[in-house]
Amino acid sequence: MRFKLNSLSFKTVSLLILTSTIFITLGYTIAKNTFSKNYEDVIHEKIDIVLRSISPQISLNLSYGFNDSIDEICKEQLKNKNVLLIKIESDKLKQDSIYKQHKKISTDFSKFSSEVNLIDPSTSNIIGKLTLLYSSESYYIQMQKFYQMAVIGGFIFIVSLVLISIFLLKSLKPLSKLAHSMNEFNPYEPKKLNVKATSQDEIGSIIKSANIMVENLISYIEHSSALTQELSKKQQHLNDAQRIASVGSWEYDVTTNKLNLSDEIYRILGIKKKSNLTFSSFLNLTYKDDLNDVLNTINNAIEKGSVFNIKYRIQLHNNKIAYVRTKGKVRKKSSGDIKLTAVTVDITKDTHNEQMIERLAYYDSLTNLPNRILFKDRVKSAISNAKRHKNKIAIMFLDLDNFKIVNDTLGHSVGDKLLIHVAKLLSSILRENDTISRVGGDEFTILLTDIQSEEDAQKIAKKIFDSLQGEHEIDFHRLLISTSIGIAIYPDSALDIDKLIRNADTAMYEAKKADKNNYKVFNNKMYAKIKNFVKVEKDLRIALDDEKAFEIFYQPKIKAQDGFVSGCEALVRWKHPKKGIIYPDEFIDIAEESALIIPIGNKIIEKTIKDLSEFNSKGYGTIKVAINLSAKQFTDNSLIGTIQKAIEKYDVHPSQLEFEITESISMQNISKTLEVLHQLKQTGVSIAIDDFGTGYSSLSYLKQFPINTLKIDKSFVLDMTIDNDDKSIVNTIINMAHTLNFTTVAEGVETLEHADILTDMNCDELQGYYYSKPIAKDEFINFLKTYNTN
Ligand SMILES: Nc1nc2c(ncn2[C@@H]2O[C@@H]3COP(=O)(O)O[C@H]4[C@@H](O)[C@H](n5cnc6c(=O)[nH]c(N)nc65)O[C@@H]4COP(=O)(O)O[C@H]3[C@H]2O)c(=O)[nH]1
Repeated sequence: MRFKLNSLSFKTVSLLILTSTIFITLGYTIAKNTFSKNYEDVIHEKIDIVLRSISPQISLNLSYGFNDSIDEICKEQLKNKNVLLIKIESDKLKQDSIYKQHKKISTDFSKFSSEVNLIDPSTSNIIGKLTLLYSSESYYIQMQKFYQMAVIGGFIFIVSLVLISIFLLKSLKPLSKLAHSMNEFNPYEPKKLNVKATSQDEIGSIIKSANIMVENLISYIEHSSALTQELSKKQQHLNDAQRIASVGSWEYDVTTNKLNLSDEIYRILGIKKKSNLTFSSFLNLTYKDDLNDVLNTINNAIEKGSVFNIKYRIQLHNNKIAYVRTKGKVRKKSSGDIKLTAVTVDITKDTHNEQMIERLAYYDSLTNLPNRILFKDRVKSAISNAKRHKNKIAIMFLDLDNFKIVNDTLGHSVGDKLLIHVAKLLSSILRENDTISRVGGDEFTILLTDIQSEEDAQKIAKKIFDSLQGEHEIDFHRLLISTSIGIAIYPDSALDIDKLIRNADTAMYEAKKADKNNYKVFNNKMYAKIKNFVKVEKDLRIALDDEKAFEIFYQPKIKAQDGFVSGCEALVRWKHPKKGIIYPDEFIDIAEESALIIPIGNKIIEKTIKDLSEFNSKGYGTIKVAINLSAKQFTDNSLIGTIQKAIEKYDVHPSQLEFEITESISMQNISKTLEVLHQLKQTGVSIAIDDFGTGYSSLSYLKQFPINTLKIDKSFVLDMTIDNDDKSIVNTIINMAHTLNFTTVAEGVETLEHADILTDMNCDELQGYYYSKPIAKDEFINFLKTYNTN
């Protein structure tokens, strides 16, 4: 058995030996001293008895001088072999009398001696001194016996001590085994103790209890390890769920300044998992512009003990920004402890999607400028600001002049780049507070906030013109850009958003009409125009239900070579119930803008073809009637069907019909124009380009168009006699038309001179007041009758 200095066995045995030794030594010393003292007392008593018995006799004999009697007494005493010596000293003796045993007295045994004074019985005077030396042999014999007993006792004690120690060691051995076994106990691999109780005593009970305790501990460990496993599974699930949902959780103890973060939080924050992240360093990861908001929200919640919910940005290490939403709760205990529990959700993807949706919803994808919705929103807040500060704002409406031509001739890609270029130019001119928006193909609106007067807006308009001046290189094309700008001022022009924008739009139209590359500020005249627009539109809608509201007038066309009527142009007249006859210039544009031109145009087509069948029935089957088509009608997919139906219904020959489209319609959307023209052509009708010379026709496209006739605009014809340029333009048009195999019709022939010049120029047909104004159907039939006869 190995002893350890701090083992219980060692301590117990050592204590036992120590205490036993102390007790035994103490007992021995006390017993020895007591025994020795007692025996010494016995001997002294014996000596006293002897002295007391002989001293009176010796005193008496001495006083009388009976020395012999003294001898006798002393010798008698020496018979007791323990009386070793008797000595009498007295002045009455010549010398001291000493009586001693014959044998030599060992000094070892001369331990005890005693003396008494000899007193004269009659005088009571001390007459001498009697000394007795008594043998200590018996004392030593007794003491030897005592030592023997002590040795035997000591031996018995040591044997008992050894036996007790063995017993103790044996009894304590299971305890040390138990201790060893318990030391070996590993909670991660719990095993039962390898110690059994071999006795029924307290140690046995301890071992039993320890075994029970360890068994309980094992089942507790097994239970808690099952719980731990379950917990770690749940933790794993929670981590997985947090990762999938991009939700991290955290808890902050304000009192102890301890912060606990879930794994997902580290991922969201883009930092490595480290335990020493403090709450302030956690908050400092917030994007600097959002930090104050976050701190205010959290401090506010801590103060009130309330919930908090805030969306903010995190500055990631890779210079990217993450968007998060943190929802949390502050718990304040009565003890004063404050805890924040919160979840932080990574909403970066959602935010980017929202931003993208917002971009799509509020921004023009081509130019990245705000779209109409956002623009209106900005105007709305600008109006309320202006109202508060009694300021003015200006709305500008910009339309690029001839953008369609660029788009159609150079392609959409160049058109798109031109729009982007213009957007950038405009953005560079305007202040940050101003908003530019693209609201349509080539239409831009601008909001100028905080202006003092109309002049401020005009200055900006001039700046825009300046910036657009000169050539702009787009995709290796050198383009000239011009724009028309309409300006509406709040509160002068209108008080609400839609009216303001509409007024700016109206002013822009006025600018375009007046002279391109020009601006106009909305004024009351324009307002009157709008009022008129609304009124006319309203009346047109009513007129649509009245079969007689629209009447077709016909203006004859004369063949220049032989003077015969070749046909006529159908020109609509609106018979207003109150205003009487209204001319097309007063309502066609309005009908076009309000899309009423489609039902009105269909009525005109139907009525004209019906009239044509009447002309035919009256014997004028050789004439050709030209019908005007507006831009909106050209986009109507049912147009061809309507024409065909009318042709069939009134049984006219399609070759008797010609459709006039203006140059600007034909150039608006070349591919659509081509498609409709071909469809029209297939029905058997012919096609004329009206008002030729006023628009921007591309000759290369004209060549592709299936057209038959070019109608020279009356402005050239009318000025032909006073302006040689116009004359040569007319001449050029006629020659070019003939080169392209088109016939030519000159409009605005008001005089014989016009007719002669045009005839000389080989113009094919002539139309104008010189021959006839547009006249009603019956009048026209009459004209046909009389003109040809004359
Ligand atoms: N100063 C002058 N004017 C002359 C002379 N000869 C004819 N005019 C006028 O010139 C216009 C010719 O028609 P337009 O160029 O097609 O121009 C037409 C045409 O673009 C449009 N329009 C007329 N009727 C219709 C229609 O039924 N449908 C469509 N879509 N547009 C129509 O309205 C425009 C104006 O028509 P109107 O007022 O009828 O005016 C007619 C006619 O009255 C002349 O010698 N001197």
